[in-house]
Amino acid sequence: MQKLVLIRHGESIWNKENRFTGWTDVDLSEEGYRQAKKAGELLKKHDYNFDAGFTSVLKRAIKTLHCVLEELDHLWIPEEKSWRLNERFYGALQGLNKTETIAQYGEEQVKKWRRDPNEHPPAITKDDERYPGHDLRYQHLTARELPLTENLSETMDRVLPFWHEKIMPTMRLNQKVIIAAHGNSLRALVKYIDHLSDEEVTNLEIPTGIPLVYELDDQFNRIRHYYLE
Ligand SMILES: O=C(O)[C@H](O)COP(=O)(O)O
Repeated sequence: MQKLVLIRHGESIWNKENRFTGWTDVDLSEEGYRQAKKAGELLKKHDYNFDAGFTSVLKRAIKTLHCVLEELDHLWIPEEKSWRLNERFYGALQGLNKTETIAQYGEEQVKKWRRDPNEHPPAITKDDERYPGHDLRYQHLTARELPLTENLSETMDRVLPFWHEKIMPTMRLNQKVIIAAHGNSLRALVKYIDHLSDEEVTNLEIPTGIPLVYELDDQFNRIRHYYLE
């Protein structure tokens, strides 16, 4: 049996302001730092330690990982950052207030944009300043990989190669892994690990800053999962 720990970054400044964030590189709020530190304390209390960390290229997830590792005195472990673990790219919704968006487009439409795995939020165009092609950190991506909008199924399509090519091989070496990522990149991963249907994943919400432990068998099938208390 192997344990895998997933953690959604602590509350970000835009979570607090209730704005769609996606690939916008927003920092943790004070509460977010507090949540991340608390997650580290909790893992320490339960005697967790890790051999490898994986995270996105967005500071709210990176800093969450670092706060956790700091508490464990584990800042030295190898960590790999990948755009594949980024939050879902929320297209033209990025930056908008969620309540105002509901007032403008209606609750049903916004719920679809947020939770229907096959619904695309409105796309940006390549001349939009939010286009990731303008950002140095994404310069190695192909035009096809650079999103203009993304639904959960597409997020899953870019998360899973990283799971199969980087995370699983690390766990196969019996290394203990922690993944610090985002609400929707983790929903994509959980959908895959737990074999959730589209309908089931619609109702899945992952809270910020609470370690989610997966116990996996030798084939990486889920035995059970739980939030650490
Ligand atoms: O990108 C965002 O706005 C959030 O991190 C996730 O938002 P959601 O819960 O609206 O999908």
